[in-house]
Order: sequence, then structure tokens, then C-alpha cells
Amino acid sequence: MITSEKISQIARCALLKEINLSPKPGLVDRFDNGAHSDMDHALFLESIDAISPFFSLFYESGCASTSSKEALNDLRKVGVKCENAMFSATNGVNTHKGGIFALGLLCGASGRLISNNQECTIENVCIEVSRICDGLLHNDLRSGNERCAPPTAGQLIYRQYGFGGARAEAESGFLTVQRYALPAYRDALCDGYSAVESELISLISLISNNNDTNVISRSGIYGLNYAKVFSKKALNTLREKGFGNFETEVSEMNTAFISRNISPGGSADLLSVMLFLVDFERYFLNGESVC
Ligand SMILES: CC(C)(COP(=O)(O)OP(=O)(O)OC[C@H]1O[C@@H](n2cnc3c(N)ncnc32)[C@H](O[C@H]2O[C@H](COP(=O)(O)OP(=O)(O)OP(=O)(O)O)[C@@H](O)[C@H]2O)[C@@H]1O)[C@@H](O)C(=O)NCCC(=O)NCCS
Ligand SMILES: Nc1ncnc2[nH]cnc12
Repeated sequence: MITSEKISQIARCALLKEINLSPKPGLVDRFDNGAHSDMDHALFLESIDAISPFFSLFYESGCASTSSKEALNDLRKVGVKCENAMFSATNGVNTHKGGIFALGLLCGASGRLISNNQECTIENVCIEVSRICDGLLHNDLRSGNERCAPPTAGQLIYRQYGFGGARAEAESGFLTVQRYALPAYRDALCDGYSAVESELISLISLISNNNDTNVISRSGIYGLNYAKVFSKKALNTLREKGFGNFETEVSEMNTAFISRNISPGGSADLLSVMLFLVDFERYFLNGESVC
């Protein structure tokens, strides 16, 4: 398979694994629609089909770029077209805006690494995303620099609380994923949990650490703190009482999140990022078969 197709397959696979992971608190999954009245599992599959053809375009755009700094503008042009395709497929529902942004950057950064013969490690691809996004938070969100009117939820939350959301995660080289989700995933696999169980543990560790602007826009700072505290408690339950009790607590968290309109969509996007990174390194560095 040619490289752009493989990158595209890894990105699509990350989105499919995320949406199929069930149960997930407050999020759409195979069991229910979480805190959402306008989305369901089938809509996410339609959205993934609409987005997938763009992943090879992000990759090729990264390959063609002459510097990290220059790459962002071209990637964003592909990103806007991809967002439009998503909105047409979902009748205007925002299923994957954050996911397109994060995975589009990762596909573009992969193109830059591979075309420059750099080693395909998780660390290198995250450093490249960080270089591509250098200055993004300041340039997009500093007062007077906003890219669109009316301001988006992300822009308003940055002004009010200073949380940088999807942009800050990308500009940091996905630090929240590297610091919390990946170690949780690897530890869980080492402890003998299945890949899917390990994905759920990673998601809960993301929710307990991520300043998800999607949670804040739907349920305020109260909702963010509630989500963090509840997911920390579930991780303690996992350590003290094992996976069965943890899974029961995740189901209780789902009911509690739904009644408070909490949807950790940013953490779902970061789970997709982690899944992309794991398969990217397994395939391109270690030569393992993935997806
Ligand atoms: C730079 C872009 C991300 C655009 O940013 P923008 O300012 O337009 O949007 P934000 O409000 O900043 O949020 C973007 C999405 O990022 C996800 N997210 C939030 N916090 C984090 C985080 N800490 N880490 C990672 N990702 C994060 C989140 O996406 C998920 O939630 C969406 C579903 O939410 P939902 O509440 O159901 O739907 P909404 O439409 O938001 O509200 P309702 O009306 O339904 O109540 C879903 O997309 C998930 O993926 C945030 O939504 C980037 O998109 C970009 O550059 N785009 C190109 C166009 C462009 O340049 N735009 C710049 C501004 S015009
Ligand atoms: N499974 C999911 N449910 C709701 N919002 C999301 N954003 C990304 N994945 C999501």
C-alpha cells in the first residue's frame, strides 16, 4: 500500500475505534447518544466516510510544504474543505471539527517527516505538529486577531478562562496525550487488559486531565470540574477494585454526564490522536501490521 493510503487508513481507523468504543461517558457510542440530541452512532459513521478522503490530501500537503511554518496555511485550506464535507454529510451537525483539526495536522506532519527521511516515532511526529502550530494560539485567539465573527466557543472560553482548547493541545505537540493517555494505555496493556479496555482507561485518564473547552461550552466550569473529579474517582476504583467495578462506574458517569449535558468531545478527539500515534509508530517504525 502506498504511504498516503496507509496514513489515511490509520487516521480513519483511529476515528472508527473512537466512535465504536462503548460505553463512553456523555459521548456518542454504539449503546447511546450520550449528552447529544442531534447525533448518533450512524451519523458519526457518515461523517467518517465524508472526512476520510481528505486524510491523504493532508498528508500530501505536508509532503509538498517547504517548511513547518508554511505548512499550516495549506493544511488549513484542506481542513476547511474537509469541515464543509463533514457538515454536508451531517446536515450541519458538528461531529468532528476537533478531530479533523488534530488528525489533519498529524497526517500533514507525517508527510513532512516521511518526505524528509526522519524517523517515524511518536515523539518526532508530535514535535513536527508543534512546529507547524508554532504561535497558533496567540495568532488565532489574541484579542483583535480572531479569525471569525461571531467568535467561536473556543475563542470566548480563551478570553474568559485562558484555556486554549484544541489549538493549545496541538501547539504543545499533544502533551496531554503524551503525558497521560499514552502511559495509561501502555500500563493497561502491560497489566493484561485488552486493547479496547485499555482505550477506555486512556479515555478516562484524558477526561480527568484535559481542559476540554467543549465540556465548558456545554456545562460551564462546574461541568469541567465535575467531569475531572468523577473520572479521577473511577481511576481509583480501577486501581483498588478492578475493571468490573470501573466499568460500572463509567456507566454511572454516563448517566450523570447526560443529566448535566456534559460531553467530553475534546477528550474523544485526543483519544483518536492517541490511537493514530500508536498505529503510526507500530507500522512505520516497527513494521507491525495495524488496523
Ligand atoms: C482551530 C479549529 C479547532 C477551529 O476552532 P474553533 O475556534 O472554530 O472551535 P473551538 O470552539 O476552539 O473548538 C473546536 C473543537 O475542538 C475540540 N476540543 C475542545 N477542547 C479540546 C481540547 N482540550 N483538546 C482537544 N480538542 C478539543 C472540540 O471538538 C469536539 O467537540 C465537537 C462536538 O461538540 P458539540 O458541543 O456537540 O458541538 P458544537 O457545534 O460545538 O456545539 P452545539 O451547537 O452542538 O452545542 C466535535 O467537533 C468534537 O470533535 C471542539 O468543538 C479548527 O477547527 C480549524 O482550524 N478549522 C479550520 C477553520 C478555521 O480556521 N477555523 C478557525 C476559526 S474560524
Ligand atoms: N463519540 C463522540 N461523541 C460526541 N462528540 C464527539 N466528538 C468526537 N467524538 C465524539
